[in-house]
Amino acid sequence: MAIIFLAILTSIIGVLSFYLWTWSYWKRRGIAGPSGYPILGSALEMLSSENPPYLQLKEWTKQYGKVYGITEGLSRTLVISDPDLVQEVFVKQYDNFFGRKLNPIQGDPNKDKRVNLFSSQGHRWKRLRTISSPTFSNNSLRKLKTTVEECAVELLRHIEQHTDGGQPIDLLDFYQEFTLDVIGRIAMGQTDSQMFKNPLLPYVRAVFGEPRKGLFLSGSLAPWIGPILRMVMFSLPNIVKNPAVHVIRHTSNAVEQRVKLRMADEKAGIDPGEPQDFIDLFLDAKSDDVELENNEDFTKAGVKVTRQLTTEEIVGQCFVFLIAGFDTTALSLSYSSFLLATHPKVQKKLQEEIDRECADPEVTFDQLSKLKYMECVIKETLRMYPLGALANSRCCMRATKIGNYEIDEGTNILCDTWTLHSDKSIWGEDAEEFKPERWESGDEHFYQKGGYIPFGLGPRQCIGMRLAYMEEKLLLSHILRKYTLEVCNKTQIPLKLIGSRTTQPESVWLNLTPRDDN
Ligand code: HEM
Repeated sequence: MAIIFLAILTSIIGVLSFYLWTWSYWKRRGIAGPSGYPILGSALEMLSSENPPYLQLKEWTKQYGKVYGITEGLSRTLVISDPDLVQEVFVKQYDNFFGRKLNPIQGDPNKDKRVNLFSSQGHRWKRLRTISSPTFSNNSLRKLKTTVEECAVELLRHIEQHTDGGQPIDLLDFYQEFTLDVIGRIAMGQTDSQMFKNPLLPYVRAVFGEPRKGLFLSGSLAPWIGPILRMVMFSLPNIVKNPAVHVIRHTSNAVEQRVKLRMADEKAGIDPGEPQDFIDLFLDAKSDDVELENNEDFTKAGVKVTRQLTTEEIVGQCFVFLIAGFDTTALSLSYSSFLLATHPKVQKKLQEEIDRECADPEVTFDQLSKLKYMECVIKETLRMYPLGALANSRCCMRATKIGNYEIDEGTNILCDTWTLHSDKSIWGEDAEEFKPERWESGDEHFYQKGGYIPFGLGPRQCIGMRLAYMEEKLLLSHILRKYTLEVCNKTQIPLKLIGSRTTQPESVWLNLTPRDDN
């Protein structure tokens, strides 16, 4: 009996020591940082929606400087906001940092059958990126423009209805309806508009809402149970409810239906036509289109590299495009609208540009590239509100050194993008001000490389960046031709920011006053 008791006690002490050893990792290395709670480290702070983690990182940077360490359970992360180090990790030493900071609950990037572009790494990432890239090429976007514009016109119809009689509206809600409609139609085979009646909307919203703390904490504290929890969530969706699982199942149904439809057409001898959406594009992606480099740096033992996408992988890609495309672009539009309403002179200058360049009812693809000031407004908005900051992370895949810091394999690097984007040594004394003009000279070298990263940097930079720009330019030009955005008594000034994965304004209530000069 005493021996059993002793064995249990020794095991408990062993496990506790292991956790405490990890918790003290940065202290032992002489790197400052918030220690948080024993064992948990800063895991709770990084999961708070009310006190968003990116703002917390900014506070810690003020306290500990441009390089500091945090732990979250067994995960250890170096937080950086020095442009040279950012450049080093994201570009120069990409071969040593080709993974992302992931919670095990998000799946194993080397084994998960449904691995997506965002969480994959090494050869798997390279293959997915190569297959997905043509989807976002100029040619492809030119074709998608018509659908995006149809969605913009449809949203205008709803705006007109809801603002009738001078009612203010929460533009965040409207932009979410817009971006979900766009991505549903270009990625998922949705044939007509689902605005204000889309049953998927509450689920995709919930993916970015209050984080499931228990789930993420379990992943940080006991990485090995991540795959088990995922299996339970997917096998018992009605008992263990999770919005992401619901969205994945929805995506899976859409892909399976398309596969069946195409097989039925093949049997009937019908030739495949133009790809309808991303599902078709991925189903059509053939091995010959994909050139794989035999790059040892990306090789992971035990990873089988097949060249054609499996149905599971197509589900993974469509899911990530749906999720990433929905939230980020709606937020960026919301912040731009808020900044325009609070800076009437900027708005007026933008309206003049739109009136000049886009006089006809339809805005053409080529006209979009003439909206130079609009580009400055969007860039400046994303400087002030880098809403996707937490995606700017990497995982060290091979021990190395960045600057004066030795980095162990398995250590995560996370950019404090909010600090970087308001650093006076990069942007000047007016860093806190909204000044689209700072981008007007076209000479963007006034900021250091690695100093502006709303879409990340290097080979893993956001693949949807140009689609996002196109959506925003099209919608804003349609809205601002017709309306002037004005603050109302419901507008939060300053905006209250929430969210744990992306930075969201709680609401963006504005008046849309019809322009009498048009
Ligand atoms: C304003 C809108 C957007 C912002 C601010 C944004 C931001 C970001 C950021 C910061 C990253 C990380 C980049 C890195 O690690 O270097 C990223 C990656 C990614 N984004 Fe976006 N994004 C936006 C729109 C979109 C859209 C519209 C899509 C797709 C439809 C998309 C899909 C992705 C994907 C798949 C990745 C992972 C890329 C990879 O690892 O290869 N994003 N995004």
